[in-house]
Amino acid sequence: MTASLDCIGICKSLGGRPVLDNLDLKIAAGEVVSLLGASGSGKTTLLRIIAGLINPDSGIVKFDDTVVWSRQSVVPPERRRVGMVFQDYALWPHMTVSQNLSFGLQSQRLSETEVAGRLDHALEVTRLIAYRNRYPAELSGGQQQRVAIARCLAARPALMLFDEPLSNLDAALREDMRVEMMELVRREATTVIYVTHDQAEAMAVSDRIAVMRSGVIAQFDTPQAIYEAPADAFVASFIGGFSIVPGEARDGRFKIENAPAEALRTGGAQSGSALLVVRPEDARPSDAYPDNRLQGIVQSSAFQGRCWRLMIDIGPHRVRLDWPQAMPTGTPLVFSLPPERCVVLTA
Ligand SMILES: Nc1ncnc2c1ncn2[C@@H]1O[C@H](COP(=O)(O)OP(=O)(O)OP(=O)(O)O)[C@@H](O)[C@H]1O
Repeated sequence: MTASLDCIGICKSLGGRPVLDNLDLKIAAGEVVSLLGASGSGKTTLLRIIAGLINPDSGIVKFDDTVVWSRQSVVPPERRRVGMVFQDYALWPHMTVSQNLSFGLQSQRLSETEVAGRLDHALEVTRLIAYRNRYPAELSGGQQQRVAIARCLAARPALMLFDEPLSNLDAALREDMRVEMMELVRREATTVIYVTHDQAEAMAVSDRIAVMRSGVIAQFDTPQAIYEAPADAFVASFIGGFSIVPGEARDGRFKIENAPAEALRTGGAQSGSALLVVRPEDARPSDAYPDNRLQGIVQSSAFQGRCWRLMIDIGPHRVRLDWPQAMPTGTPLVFSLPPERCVVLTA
């Protein structure tokens, strides 16, 4: 009953400005995919188009082999079997938990036994049986969010759409809820599209991440693949606190622009103007790779628990490093980088 999704050539302008620009996105049944992007990149607009809440200007949206939107044929939102969980949970305040769940099922013309069975199952898996007669105002934020998920599960949707579902929860609760929520949706094996602007959240929940930039998908791959090989500087700047340093690449070496450093050995074979991606955790002591060293001036040290996050200046460029100890501001630091970890991107 869960469906695959195929968005083909989706265009949408709002207020006279293109918001989605010939966007393609293909998701397998049962896959969990995050739409990750800065504010205004078009994530919510795409989600609303998939749900049928707004129409694209052109393109095709398919659930499995069924066209749910094209210029020729439109399946209305209530017949798309899409469940949505929003950041404000959107619960009915005057209805109890059970009523919130069963309200949506009434339009599906199910038998009373079927409704009762689905209600019990959804309340059980979300551990809400004890709260079934409470009103939303009598629940914590985390419990309200579980109700929103339970309501979604009870409807047995073909697709579940999450729009920043955790952003109203405090940091400590957010991680617990994230784990719990994904256990639930994984158990139901539903296709999930999860909108977030938090890269750590996208990495944690997704089979694949679609990184969005100004209405197009800049990269669509597994979290590991995006982390190891960001497609371009935009994606790299969005992921993992990477530093991006301009310079010149030649014969597997990279010379940082306007910096006194020696050329680094790198993994790539590009030539010409390029960008070096430095992942903070790749910094090693200077003797680990003695022929692949950089020197910078420490600008700050911030305690991160397992290490210190140093900001260092290499010529005019600032780089973030994870380091085992704090370093005094203004002192030089020599460190080395494993050559195969030095990702070079076309400028
Ligand atoms: N009804 C509208 N009229 C005009 N412009 C709109 C309308 N709705 C959205 N936009 C614009 O479309 C662009 C994309 O908005 P969208 O909400 O899809 O982005 P988003 O990636 O979800 O951002 P956020 O993370 O802030 O929710 C934004 O620049 C927004 O200002």
